[in-house]
Amino acid sequence: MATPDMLYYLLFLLWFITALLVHFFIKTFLKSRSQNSLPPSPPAIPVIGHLHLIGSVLAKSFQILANRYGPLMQIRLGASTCVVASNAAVAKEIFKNQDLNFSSRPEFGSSEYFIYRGSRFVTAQYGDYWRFMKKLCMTRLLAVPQLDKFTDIRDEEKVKLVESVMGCAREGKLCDLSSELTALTNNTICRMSMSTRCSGSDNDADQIKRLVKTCLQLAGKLSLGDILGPFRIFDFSGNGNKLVGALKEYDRLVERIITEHEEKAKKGFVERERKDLMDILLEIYNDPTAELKLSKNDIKSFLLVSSFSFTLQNYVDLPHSYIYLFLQLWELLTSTICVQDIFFAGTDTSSAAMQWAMGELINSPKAFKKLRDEINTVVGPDRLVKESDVPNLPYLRAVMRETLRLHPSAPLIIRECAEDCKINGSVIKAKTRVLVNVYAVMRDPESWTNPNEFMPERFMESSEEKIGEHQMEFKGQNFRYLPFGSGRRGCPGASLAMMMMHAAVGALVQCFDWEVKDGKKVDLTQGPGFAAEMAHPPVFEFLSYRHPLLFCTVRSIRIGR
Ligand code: HEM
Repeated sequence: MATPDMLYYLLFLLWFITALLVHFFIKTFLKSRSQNSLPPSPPAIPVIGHLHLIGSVLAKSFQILANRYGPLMQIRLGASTCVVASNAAVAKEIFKNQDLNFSSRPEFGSSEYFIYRGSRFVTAQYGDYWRFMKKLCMTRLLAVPQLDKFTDIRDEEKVKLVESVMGCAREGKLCDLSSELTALTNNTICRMSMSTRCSGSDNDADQIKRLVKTCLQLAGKLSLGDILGPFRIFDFSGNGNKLVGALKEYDRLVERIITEHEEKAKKGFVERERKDLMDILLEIYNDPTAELKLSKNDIKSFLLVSSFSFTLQNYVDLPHSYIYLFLQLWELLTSTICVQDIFFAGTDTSSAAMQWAMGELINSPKAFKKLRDEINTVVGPDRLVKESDVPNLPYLRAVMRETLRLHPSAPLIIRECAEDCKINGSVIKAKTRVLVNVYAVMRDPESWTNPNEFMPERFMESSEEKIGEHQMEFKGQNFRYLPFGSGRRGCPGASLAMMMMHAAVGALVQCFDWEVKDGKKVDLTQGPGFAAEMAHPPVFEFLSYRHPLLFCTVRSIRIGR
């Protein structure tokens, strides 16, 4: 027979078990409720997450998944997750309504080898340093009055581009348009920032360019090590040390260029009207009343960022294989290397856009002829198109806008959420990485008629679509058109990029006839990864050569390298 004591213990046990079960059920219920409010996500496979659903072009793969899972979805690779936004309404929520909350970019884990740690503008957290640098960009370094002082540099580099293409004709050499356009943007930005060219002479900038490329290749190889997790600290391959070595060499070189600039300034040789970006940055470095004390590392890092841009293809020495794609996706989700600094800014962005513009124009003879006719009418046959002609060339402007819509140079814009918030009915947790897929936004059939077709006319005032270029300026306030991002972190180099691109594409259309062998088309397949490069940039040969300056016929003989 049970004693009162036993009964008491039995009752206590019963109460304890019931309390445990109730606690467990409430927790599970609450967890499932909060899980339910996370953004929808495709079914994942253990360990790899969603890797099996991703094709070679990341932005396109995310676009296809978004068609199924909605404009805000969660993607996972291993233990890392990110949220992908894919339409104008969600982009507006991130870039405008909750701009402050999304004004940082993720921190970069394996940057222990980056000697300018803490001096990176493009990836800086939203705060005093970033605000100061951004203000500097917008009011001085990349402001239109400063850019206007260097119109002659951009003009000279455009003439050199035309001469170089013409040189290929004279010497019967093949013309690799992609290299020509990269040289144009590298040289232009290098001269504007440090008064030195990157190619065509054996000066420092050529060496800097080589060093930056080496650094990026080593950083790419290091990301392989990141997959080893904590074991990467052993740096088995020695790439970490090699990277530090290359960065130190870059540092010595730029230090010398800085010293030369300082000596010139001391002797009073710097013309007031001809200060390059380095002169301006040094002036602020020496200014005791400046809002924020700039360090020399800030200057070196900023110039590294804005002078050179290499996409992943350039720095990772790996074939376009699944491993390569895996690495890219890994980097995207874990941000293990400092590629975003360089990826977003600088030169390759503009040169890629010009290549796409030429590819689209060559494949669309009607658009090409319309642009040539416009230039002939406004500029005439005796001189090259120049920047001051651009306000009178609406079709040229429409061509570049349409090119950036179809082929944004930065198709996935990376931000980070500062505090828990709600978007599109879903909870986004603090520190979540958010990718705005502007490739998908700018090809959304809800926003654009025939979204995959190259139709520059849609940007003309007379267009039936009634878009009008005035509604599509580059401040990112029209959330279906975001080639330069939007909000506080929007691209500060948009004006410079447009100045370079309009004049160069205009000159290439004005001076040369381009055609593809056997009446074929330029292959407009997009390259793998999250870069926006062509998979097979065309190389051209010359058919005929008539005029010393204007009019050559150029034909693509090789589609791809
Ligand atoms: C076709 C050419 C270009 C395109 C399509 C482009 C696009 C972009 C995009 C999408 C972003 C991210 C914006 C965001 O988060 O909302 C960005 C950021 C940036 N771009 Fe550009 N860009 C181009 C050219 C340039 C040039 C020529 C420079 C300067 C020399 C430049 C400097 C920067 C910098 C410094 C940032 C980082 C801004 C920040 O984090 O606050 N870009 N760019």
